[in-house]
Amino acid sequence: MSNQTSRPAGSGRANMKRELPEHFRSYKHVWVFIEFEHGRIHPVSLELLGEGRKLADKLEVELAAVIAGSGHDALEEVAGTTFSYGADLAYIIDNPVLADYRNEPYTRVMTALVEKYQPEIMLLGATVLGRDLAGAVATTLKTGLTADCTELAIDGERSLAATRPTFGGSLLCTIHTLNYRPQMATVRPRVMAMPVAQEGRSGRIVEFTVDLKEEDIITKVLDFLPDTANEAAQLAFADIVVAGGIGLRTSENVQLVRDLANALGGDWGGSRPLVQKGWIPAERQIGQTGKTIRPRLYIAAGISGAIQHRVGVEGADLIVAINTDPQAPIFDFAHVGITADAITLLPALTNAFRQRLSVNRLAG
Ligand SMILES: Cc1cc2nc3c(=O)[nH]c(=O)nc-3n(C[C@H](O)[C@H](O)[C@H](O)COP(=O)(O)OP(=O)(O)OC[C@H]3O[C@@H](n4cnc5c(N)ncnc54)[C@H](O)[C@@H]3O)c2cc1C
Repeated sequence: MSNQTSRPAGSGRANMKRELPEHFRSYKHVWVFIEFEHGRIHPVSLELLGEGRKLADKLEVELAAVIAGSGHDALEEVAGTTFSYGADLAYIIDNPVLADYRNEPYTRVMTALVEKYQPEIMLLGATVLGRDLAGAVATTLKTGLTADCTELAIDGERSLAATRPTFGGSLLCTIHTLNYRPQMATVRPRVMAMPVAQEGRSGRIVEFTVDLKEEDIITKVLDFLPDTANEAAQLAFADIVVAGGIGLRTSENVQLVRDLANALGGDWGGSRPLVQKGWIPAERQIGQTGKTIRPRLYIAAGISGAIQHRVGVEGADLIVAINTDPQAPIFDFAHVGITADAITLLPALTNAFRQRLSVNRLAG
Protein backbone atom coordinates (compact mmCIF):
# COMPACT_ATOMS: atom_id res chain seq x y z
CA MET A 1 0.00 0.00 0.00
CA SER A 2 1.39 3.39 -0.88
CA ASN A 3 1.26 6.21 1.64
CA GLN A 4 1.66 8.86 -1.07
CA THR A 5 -1.18 11.37 -1.28
CA SER A 6 -2.78 11.30 -4.70
CA ARG A 7 -3.95 14.37 -6.59
CA PRO A 8 -6.17 14.47 -9.63
CA ALA A 9 -4.21 14.20 -12.87
CA GLY A 10 -3.53 17.51 -14.52
CA SER A 11 -4.39 19.67 -11.52
CA GLY A 12 -2.25 22.51 -10.20
CA ARG A 13 0.18 24.87 -11.87
CA ALA A 14 2.93 22.24 -11.95
CA ASN A 15 0.98 20.25 -14.53
CA MET A 16 -0.02 23.18 -16.69
CA LYS A 17 1.49 23.62 -20.13
CA ARG A 18 4.27 26.11 -19.45
CA GLU A 19 5.73 26.61 -22.89
CA LEU A 20 4.40 29.86 -24.27
CA PRO A 21 3.17 29.31 -27.85
CA GLU A 22 5.73 30.49 -30.42
CA HIS A 23 3.64 33.43 -31.67
CA PHE A 24 3.49 34.96 -28.16
CA ARG A 25 7.24 34.81 -27.49
CA SER A 26 7.90 38.17 -29.13
CA TYR A 27 5.51 39.88 -26.64
CA LYS A 28 7.64 42.23 -24.49
CA HIS A 29 7.28 45.26 -22.24
CA VAL A 30 4.82 46.44 -19.62
CA TRP A 31 1.98 48.81 -20.48
CA VAL A 32 -0.25 50.99 -18.35
CA PHE A 33 -3.48 52.34 -19.83
CA ILE A 34 -3.74 56.00 -18.80
CA GLU A 35 -7.27 57.04 -17.92
CA PHE A 36 -7.47 60.62 -19.21
CA GLU A 37 -10.92 62.16 -19.18
CA HIS A 38 -12.16 65.76 -19.19
CA GLY A 39 -8.63 67.13 -18.88
CA ARG A 40 -7.73 65.00 -15.86
CA ILE A 41 -5.51 61.93 -15.43
CA HIS A 42 -7.09 59.48 -13.01
CA PRO A 43 -4.67 59.04 -10.06
CA VAL A 44 -4.93 55.23 -10.33
CA SER A 45 -3.04 55.44 -13.65
CA LEU A 46 -0.09 57.13 -11.91
CA GLU A 47 -0.22 54.55 -9.10
CA LEU A 48 -0.06 51.84 -11.77
CA LEU A 49 2.93 53.48 -13.42
CA GLY A 50 4.76 53.08 -10.10
CA GLU A 51 3.82 49.40 -9.97
CA GLY A 52 4.49 48.89 -13.69
CA ARG A 53 7.96 50.39 -13.23
CA LYS A 54 8.83 47.70 -10.69
CA LEU A 55 7.57 44.92 -12.99
CA ALA A 56 9.41 46.35 -16.01
CA ASP A 57 12.67 46.65 -14.04
CA LYS A 58 12.36 43.06 -12.86
CA LEU A 59 11.79 41.88 -16.44
CA GLU A 60 14.41 44.32 -17.80
CA VAL A 61 11.95 45.69 -20.35
CA GLU A 62 10.41 49.09 -21.03
CA LEU A 63 7.39 50.62 -19.33
CA ALA A 64 4.94 52.26 -21.74
CA ALA A 65 1.97 54.54 -21.07
CA VAL A 66 -0.97 54.24 -23.46
CA ILE A 67 -2.77 57.55 -23.91
CA ALA A 68 -5.87 57.84 -26.09
CA GLY A 69 -8.02 60.91 -26.64
CA SER A 70 -8.54 63.93 -28.83
CA GLY A 71 -6.20 66.92 -29.01
CA HIS A 72 -2.53 66.38 -29.63
CA ASP A 73 -1.13 69.03 -27.30
CA ALA A 74 -3.14 67.76 -24.34
CA LEU A 75 -2.09 64.17 -25.01
CA GLU A 76 1.58 65.20 -25.27
CA GLU A 77 1.30 66.98 -21.95
CA VAL A 78 -0.13 63.80 -20.42
CA ALA A 79 2.79 61.86 -21.92
CA GLY A 80 5.19 64.26 -20.16
CA THR A 81 3.46 63.55 -16.85
CA THR A 82 3.68 59.78 -17.39
CA PHE A 83 7.45 60.08 -18.00
CA SER A 84 7.90 61.80 -14.66
CA TYR A 85 5.97 58.92 -13.04
CA GLY A 86 8.23 56.26 -14.58
CA ALA A 87 7.18 55.57 -18.20
CA ASP A 88 9.97 55.13 -20.78
CA LEU A 89 7.69 55.76 -23.72
CA ALA A 90 4.13 56.79 -24.44
CA TYR A 91 1.87 55.57 -27.22
CA ILE A 92 -0.38 58.45 -28.23
CA ILE A 93 -3.58 57.78 -30.14
CA ASP A 94 -5.16 61.08 -31.14
CA ASN A 95 -8.56 60.91 -32.85
CA PRO A 96 -11.74 63.01 -32.47
CA VAL A 97 -13.75 59.79 -32.05
CA LEU A 98 -11.79 59.18 -28.82
CA ALA A 99 -12.77 62.52 -27.26
CA ASP A 100 -15.17 60.82 -24.82
CA TYR A 101 -14.77 57.26 -23.61
CA ARG A 102 -16.87 54.68 -25.40
CA ASN A 103 -16.22 50.98 -25.24
CA GLU A 104 -16.27 50.24 -28.95
CA PRO A 105 -13.67 52.67 -30.34
CA TYR A 106 -11.39 52.32 -27.31
CA THR A 107 -11.48 48.51 -27.57
CA ARG A 108 -10.67 48.73 -31.27
CA VAL A 109 -7.73 51.06 -30.64
CA MET A 110 -6.35 49.01 -27.76
CA THR A 111 -6.57 45.69 -29.58
CA ALA A 112 -4.94 47.15 -32.71
CA LEU A 113 -2.15 48.65 -30.59
CA VAL A 114 -1.57 45.36 -28.74
CA GLU A 115 -1.46 43.40 -32.01
CA LYS A 116 1.12 45.80 -33.44
CA TYR A 117 3.43 46.41 -30.45
CA GLN A 118 2.80 43.21 -28.43
CA PRO A 119 3.13 43.94 -24.70
CA GLU A 120 3.56 41.05 -22.28
CA ILE A 121 1.72 42.80 -19.42
CA MET A 122 -1.08 45.36 -19.54
CA LEU A 123 -2.42 47.13 -16.42
CA LEU A 124 -5.60 49.20 -16.08
CA GLY A 125 -7.34 50.88 -13.16
CA ALA A 126 -10.32 48.98 -11.73
CA THR A 127 -12.51 52.05 -12.23
CA VAL A 128 -15.84 52.07 -14.06
CA LEU A 129 -13.99 52.92 -17.29
CA GLY A 130 -11.08 50.53 -16.69
CA ARG A 131 -13.31 47.56 -15.85
CA ASP A 132 -15.43 48.17 -18.94
CA LEU A 133 -12.40 48.46 -21.24
CA ALA A 134 -10.27 45.68 -19.73
CA GLY A 135 -13.02 43.06 -20.05
CA ALA A 136 -13.73 43.98 -23.66
CA VAL A 137 -10.04 44.07 -24.67
CA ALA A 138 -9.25 40.75 -22.94
CA THR A 139 -12.26 39.10 -24.59
CA THR A 140 -11.38 40.44 -28.03
CA LEU A 141 -7.74 39.37 -27.68
CA LYS A 142 -8.79 36.04 -26.09
CA THR A 143 -6.36 36.48 -23.21
CA GLY A 144 -6.52 36.27 -19.42
CA LEU A 145 -7.57 39.14 -17.16
CA THR A 146 -7.25 39.18 -13.36
CA ALA A 147 -9.54 41.82 -11.90
CA ASP A 148 -9.14 43.82 -8.67
CA CYS A 149 -5.59 42.71 -7.87
CA THR A 150 -4.04 43.66 -4.55
CA GLU A 151 -0.50 42.58 -5.40
CA LEU A 152 1.47 42.16 -8.63
CA ALA A 153 4.81 40.36 -8.94
CA ILE A 154 6.97 38.50 -11.45
CA ASP A 155 7.60 34.83 -10.71
CA GLY A 156 10.72 32.80 -11.53
CA GLU A 157 9.47 32.10 -15.05
CA ARG A 158 8.86 35.75 -16.02
CA SER A 159 5.14 35.25 -15.55
CA LEU A 160 2.88 37.88 -13.94
CA ALA A 161 1.68 36.65 -10.54
CA ALA A 162 -1.55 38.59 -9.99
CA THR A 163 -2.91 38.23 -6.45
CA ARG A 164 -6.48 39.07 -5.45
CA PRO A 165 -8.91 38.21 -2.64
CA THR A 166 -11.30 35.34 -3.25
CA PHE A 167 -14.06 33.46 -1.37
CA GLY A 168 -15.40 36.69 0.10
CA GLY A 169 -11.93 37.88 1.05
CA SER A 170 -11.16 34.91 3.28
CA LEU A 171 -8.41 33.68 0.90
CA LEU A 172 -5.92 35.29 -1.42
CA CYS A 173 -5.32 33.58 -4.76
CA THR A 174 -2.51 34.19 -7.21
CA ILE A 175 -3.50 33.89 -10.86
CA HIS A 176 -1.15 33.31 -13.83
CA THR A 177 -1.93 33.68 -17.52
CA LEU A 178 0.45 30.98 -18.73
CA ASN A 179 -0.47 30.40 -22.36
CA TYR A 180 -1.73 33.75 -23.62
CA ARG A 181 -0.46 37.30 -24.00
CA PRO A 182 -0.73 40.00 -22.87
CA GLN A 183 -1.24 39.16 -19.21
CA MET A 184 -3.89 41.67 -18.13
CA ALA A 185 -4.75 42.94 -14.66
CA THR A 186 -6.86 45.68 -13.10
CA VAL A 187 -6.13 47.32 -9.74
CA ARG A 188 -8.47 49.53 -7.71
CA PRO A 189 -7.52 53.13 -6.87
CA ARG A 190 -5.39 53.52 -3.72
CA VAL A 191 -4.41 49.83 -3.55
CA MET A 192 -0.91 50.68 -4.83
CA ALA A 193 1.16 53.53 -3.42
CA MET A 194 1.47 56.75 -5.42
CA PRO A 195 5.05 57.00 -6.77
CA VAL A 196 7.05 60.19 -6.31
CA ALA A 197 7.19 62.22 -9.53
CA GLN A 198 10.70 62.79 -10.88
CA GLU A 199 10.73 66.21 -12.50
CA GLY A 200 12.80 66.45 -15.68
CA ARG A 201 12.54 62.73 -16.51
CA SER A 202 11.81 62.29 -20.22
CA GLY A 203 10.79 59.56 -22.67
CA ARG A 204 9.87 58.73 -26.28
CA ILE A 205 6.53 59.36 -27.90
CA VAL A 206 5.17 56.89 -30.45
CA GLU A 207 2.19 58.09 -32.45
CA PHE A 208 -0.34 55.44 -33.44
CA THR A 209 -3.14 55.98 -35.91
CA VAL A 210 -6.24 53.87 -36.40
CA ASP A 211 -8.91 54.26 -38.99
CA LEU A 212 -11.86 55.34 -36.82
CA LYS A 213 -14.97 56.99 -38.25
CA GLU A 214 -17.71 58.45 -36.09
CA GLU A 215 -20.41 56.99 -38.36
CA ASP A 216 -19.11 53.45 -37.62
CA ILE A 217 -19.66 53.82 -33.86
CA ILE A 218 -23.13 52.89 -32.65
CA THR A 219 -23.06 54.65 -29.26
CA LYS A 220 -23.17 58.46 -29.22
CA VAL A 221 -22.22 60.83 -26.42
CA LEU A 222 -24.86 63.56 -26.30
CA ASP A 223 -23.67 65.35 -23.18
CA PHE A 224 -21.47 64.90 -20.12
CA LEU A 225 -23.15 65.42 -16.76
CA PRO A 226 -20.69 65.27 -13.86
CA ASP A 227 -21.92 63.26 -10.87
CA THR A 228 -22.17 66.24 -8.51
CA ALA A 229 -24.57 64.31 -6.24
CA ASN A 230 -21.78 61.90 -5.35
CA GLU A 231 -20.24 63.79 -2.44
CA ALA A 232 -18.12 60.73 -1.52
CA ALA A 233 -16.20 60.86 -4.80
CA GLN A 234 -12.98 61.96 -3.08
CA LEU A 235 -13.17 59.59 -0.09
CA ALA A 236 -10.57 57.24 -1.58
CA PHE A 237 -8.11 60.13 -1.87
CA ALA A 238 -8.68 61.87 1.49
CA ASP A 239 -5.67 62.37 3.79
CA ILE A 240 -7.76 61.91 6.92
CA VAL A 241 -10.69 59.46 7.18
CA VAL A 242 -12.92 58.76 10.18
CA ALA A 243 -15.19 55.71 9.94
CA GLY A 244 -17.82 54.08 12.10
CA GLY A 245 -19.05 50.54 12.52
CA ILE A 246 -21.87 48.72 14.25
CA GLY A 247 -20.39 49.82 17.56
CA LEU A 248 -22.00 53.23 16.89
CA ARG A 249 -25.30 51.45 17.76
CA THR A 250 -27.73 53.93 16.09
CA SER A 251 -27.93 55.76 12.76
CA GLU A 252 -27.99 59.09 14.67
CA ASN A 253 -24.51 58.35 16.05
CA VAL A 254 -23.05 58.36 12.51
CA GLN A 255 -23.12 62.14 13.01
CA LEU A 256 -20.39 61.72 15.66
CA VAL A 257 -18.09 60.31 12.96
CA ARG A 258 -18.97 63.12 10.56
CA ASP A 259 -18.33 65.75 13.25
CA LEU A 260 -14.84 64.42 14.00
CA ALA A 261 -14.04 64.20 10.28
CA ASN A 262 -15.19 67.82 9.87
CA ALA A 263 -13.12 69.01 12.81
CA LEU A 264 -10.03 67.34 11.29
CA GLY A 265 -10.73 68.55 7.75
CA GLY A 266 -11.11 64.95 6.58
CA ASP A 267 -13.70 62.68 5.01
CA TRP A 268 -15.86 59.95 6.55
CA GLY A 269 -17.21 56.47 5.87
CA GLY A 270 -18.21 53.22 7.52
CA SER A 271 -18.25 49.45 7.53
CA ARG A 272 -20.57 47.39 5.32
CA PRO A 273 -23.27 46.65 7.92
CA LEU A 274 -23.93 50.41 8.15
CA VAL A 275 -24.71 50.43 4.44
CA GLN A 276 -26.89 47.34 4.81
CA LYS A 277 -28.82 49.04 7.61
CA GLY A 278 -29.26 52.16 5.47
CA TRP A 279 -27.34 54.35 7.94
CA ILE A 280 -24.79 55.50 5.33
CA PRO A 281 -24.85 55.53 1.49
CA ALA A 282 -23.09 52.69 -0.38
CA GLU A 283 -20.41 55.01 -1.79
CA ARG A 284 -19.19 55.58 1.79
CA GLN A 285 -18.54 51.90 2.47
CA ILE A 286 -14.87 51.17 3.12
CA GLY A 287 -13.37 47.75 2.46
CA GLN A 288 -13.13 44.97 -0.04
CA THR A 289 -16.49 45.60 -1.67
CA GLY A 290 -16.39 49.33 -0.95
CA LYS A 291 -13.61 51.88 -1.27
CA THR A 292 -9.92 51.24 -0.68
CA ILE A 293 -8.38 54.17 1.17
CA ARG A 294 -4.76 55.19 1.85
CA PRO A 295 -5.05 58.20 4.17
CA ARG A 296 -2.30 59.54 6.39
CA LEU A 297 -4.66 59.07 9.36
CA TYR A 298 -7.52 56.56 9.66
CA ILE A 299 -9.72 56.55 12.77
CA ALA A 300 -12.01 53.50 13.07
CA ALA A 301 -14.72 53.76 15.74
CA GLY A 302 -16.75 50.70 16.72
CA ILE A 303 -15.36 48.59 13.85
CA SER A 304 -14.22 45.02 14.64
CA GLY A 305 -11.59 44.83 11.87
CA ALA A 306 -12.92 41.92 9.79
CA ILE A 307 -10.61 40.91 6.91
CA GLN A 308 -12.98 42.45 4.34
CA HIS A 309 -12.67 45.79 6.13
CA ARG A 310 -8.95 45.45 6.80
CA VAL A 311 -7.99 45.02 3.11
CA GLY A 312 -9.51 48.41 2.36
CA VAL A 313 -7.64 50.34 5.07
CA GLU A 314 -4.30 48.67 5.75
CA GLY A 315 -2.50 51.05 3.37
CA ALA A 316 -3.18 53.93 5.81
CA ASP A 317 -0.04 55.47 7.37
CA LEU A 318 -1.57 55.63 10.88
CA ILE A 319 -4.56 53.57 12.02
CA VAL A 320 -6.25 54.54 15.28
CA ALA A 321 -8.90 52.10 16.52
CA ILE A 322 -11.54 52.80 19.18
CA ASN A 323 -13.28 49.68 20.43
CA THR A 324 -14.81 48.53 23.72
CA ASP A 325 -13.51 44.98 23.22
CA PRO A 326 -9.77 44.67 23.92
CA GLN A 327 -9.76 41.40 21.90
CA ALA A 328 -11.21 43.03 18.75
CA PRO A 329 -9.21 41.95 15.64
CA ILE A 330 -8.70 45.60 14.65
CA PHE A 331 -6.18 45.94 17.48
CA ASP A 332 -3.98 43.38 15.64
CA PHE A 333 -3.25 45.85 12.84
CA ALA A 334 -4.03 49.30 14.32
CA HIS A 335 -0.99 51.44 15.18
CA VAL A 336 -2.83 53.03 18.10
CA GLY A 337 -5.56 51.13 19.96
CA ILE A 338 -7.96 52.81 22.38
CA THR A 339 -10.21 50.57 24.48
CA ALA A 340 -13.14 52.92 25.01
CA ASP A 341 -16.78 53.60 24.21
CA ALA A 342 -16.76 55.38 20.84
CA ILE A 343 -20.04 57.10 21.59
CA THR A 344 -18.50 59.08 24.43
CA LEU A 345 -14.95 59.33 23.06
CA LEU A 346 -15.84 60.66 19.58
CA PRO A 347 -17.50 63.91 20.80
CA ALA A 348 -14.67 64.43 23.30
CA LEU A 349 -12.09 64.07 20.51
CA THR A 350 -14.09 66.40 18.26
CA ASN A 351 -14.21 69.10 20.96
CA ALA A 352 -10.52 68.69 21.77
CA PHE A 353 -9.46 68.92 18.11
CA ARG A 354 -11.77 71.88 17.45
CA GLN A 355 -10.24 73.77 20.37
CA ARG A 356 -6.65 72.81 19.56
CA LEU A 357 -7.01 73.56 15.84
CA SER A 358 -8.72 76.93 16.44
CA VAL A 359 -5.93 77.90 18.90
CA ASN A 360 -3.36 76.95 16.25
CA ARG A 361 -5.27 78.96 13.62
CA LEU A 362 -5.38 82.06 15.88
CA ALA A 363 -1.69 81.64 16.72
CA GLY A 364 -0.86 81.22 13.02
C1 LIG B 1 -18.16 39.15 0.45
C2 LIG B 1 -18.08 40.10 1.61
C3 LIG B 1 -17.65 41.38 1.40
C4 LIG B 1 -17.58 42.28 2.47
N1 LIG B 1 -17.14 43.55 2.23
C5 LIG B 1 -17.01 44.39 3.27
C6 LIG B 1 -16.50 45.71 3.07
O1 LIG B 1 -16.20 46.14 1.96
N2 LIG B 1 -16.38 46.50 4.16
C7 LIG B 1 -16.70 46.09 5.43
O2 LIG B 1 -16.55 46.88 6.37
N3 LIG B 1 -17.20 44.86 5.63
C8 LIG B 1 -17.37 44.02 4.58
N4 LIG B 1 -17.89 42.78 4.81
C9 LIG B 1 -18.44 42.48 6.14
C10 LIG B 1 -17.38 42.05 7.15
O3 LIG B 1 -17.17 40.67 7.06
C11 LIG B 1 -17.83 42.39 8.57
O4 LIG B 1 -19.06 41.77 8.82
C12 LIG B 1 -17.98 43.88 8.83
O5 LIG B 1 -16.82 44.57 8.44
C13 LIG B 1 -18.24 44.11 10.31
O6 LIG B 1 -18.62 45.44 10.50
P1 LIG B 1 -18.42 46.13 11.92
O7 LIG B 1 -16.99 46.06 12.29
O8 LIG B 1 -19.05 47.48 11.83
O9 LIG B 1 -19.35 45.24 12.85
P2 LIG B 1 -18.98 44.16 13.92
O10 LIG B 1 -18.10 43.12 13.35
O11 LIG B 1 -20.27 43.74 14.52
O12 LIG B 1 -18.11 44.94 15.00
C14 LIG B 1 -18.60 45.94 15.82
C15 LIG B 1 -17.48 46.30 16.78
O13 LIG B 1 -17.88 47.40 17.56
C16 LIG B 1 -17.40 47.20 18.88
N5 LIG B 1 -18.25 48.03 19.75
C17 LIG B 1 -19.50 47.80 20.19
N6 LIG B 1 -19.95 48.85 20.89
C18 LIG B 1 -18.97 49.77 20.88
C19 LIG B 1 -18.83 51.08 21.40
N7 LIG B 1 -19.83 51.67 22.06
N8 LIG B 1 -17.67 51.74 21.22
C20 LIG B 1 -16.65 51.17 20.54
N9 LIG B 1 -16.72 49.93 20.02
C21 LIG B 1 -17.87 49.25 20.17
C22 LIG B 1 -17.50 45.72 19.11
O14 LIG B 1 -16.60 45.31 20.13
C23 LIG B 1 -17.11 45.18 17.74
O15 LIG B 1 -15.71 44.94 17.67
C24 LIG B 1 -17.96 41.87 3.76
C25 LIG B 1 -18.38 40.56 3.97
C26 LIG B 1 -18.45 39.68 2.91
C27 LIG B 1 -18.90 38.28 3.17
